[in-house]
Amino acid sequence: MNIGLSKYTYVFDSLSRAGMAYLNICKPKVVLMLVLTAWVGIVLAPDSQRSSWFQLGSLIGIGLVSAAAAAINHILDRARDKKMARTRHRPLVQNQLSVQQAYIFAFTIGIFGVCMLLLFSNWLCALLTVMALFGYAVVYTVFLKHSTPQNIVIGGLAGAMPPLLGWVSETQVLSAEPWLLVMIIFTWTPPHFWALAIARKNDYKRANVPMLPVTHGTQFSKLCMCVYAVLLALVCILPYLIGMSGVFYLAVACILNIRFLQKVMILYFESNSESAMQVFHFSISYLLLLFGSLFIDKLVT
Ligand code: HEM
Ligand SMILES: CC(C)=CCC/C(C)=C/CC/C(C)=C/COP(=O)(O)OP(=O)(O)O
Repeated sequence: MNIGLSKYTYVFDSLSRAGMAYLNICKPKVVLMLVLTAWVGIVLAPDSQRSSWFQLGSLIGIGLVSAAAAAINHILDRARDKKMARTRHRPLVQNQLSVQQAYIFAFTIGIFGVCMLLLFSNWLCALLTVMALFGYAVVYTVFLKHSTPQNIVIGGLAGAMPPLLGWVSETQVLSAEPWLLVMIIFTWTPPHFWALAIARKNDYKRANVPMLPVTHGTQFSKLCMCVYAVLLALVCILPYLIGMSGVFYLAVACILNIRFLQKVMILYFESNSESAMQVFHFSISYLLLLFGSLFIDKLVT
């Protein structure tokens, strides 16, 4: 009886460990945020006849392709991930999954995601989403990450695409307005990432990854973060100026940007890595609240 019970416990434990490993290679929290920004793209797009089911199908499609991109990043980066304290517990480094299992998983969810986009969105949305996958999983991970400290600036375009993907899934048109939302995430990415890279500089140095704080020093990276935070504050005003969003959005954006500028400036004059991590964590709340405010603004106006 006891042997039977422990066999079931063992099977259940193994299955849940494998399930967690598959989930973790998808970078679920990042993907959730990407899907949220795509949803804002859908909500802000001009009125269409599409039902909520089609919108949900499109969001699941974008989420699955993003998760596939994240899984491919885990596969291709596994040797480097082994050298860094932050990443050495990852499923492929710990042999919780084989490379073959991870590839099969990534391709299955990726192809399923594209099919959902073709079914619930349109071919242009599917094409742009595949381009974003390629931009992150191949161009950034394989080429840019080792070769230039501007890696995350250029590669950041892929992660900034979801609002445009959401908009195009509604309209089938590449109009100018959603590019403003892309520009917001694009200018947000450098301070988001360099804050973490400053705190984990030795990790990146050990793994030989030429992140800006490693190649150009901490103080210069902090200065660059300040420059991007100013640019970000300016870009955030644009949706209001072109009439895409209203006063509610503008007020929230101003408060968030003043706070972000304050934090990066404090970081500039401070030297402990704790404040760098605080900026990193704040950057995530910032994006969540900013896109949340775009969403609410559209609903109330
Ligand atoms: C090239 C662009 C980007 C780079 C290099 C980057 C880098 C990173 C890194 C290294 C982490 C830490 C992950 C960890 O703790 O293991 C992180 C966390 C995070 N990033 Fe980014 N990121 C980028 C773009 C984005 C975008 C576009 C979004 C969302 C729209 C995003 C949302 C998040 C979130 C929500 C987390 C927290 C994840 C967690 O707590 O597990 N990132 N990012
Ligand atoms: C289809 C689509 C929208 C694709 C975008 C996919 C995606 C998951 C973008 C997020 C960017 C990100 C988390 C970069 C960190 O990579 P890293 O390798 O520098 O970080 P790591 O060291 O934590 O792995």
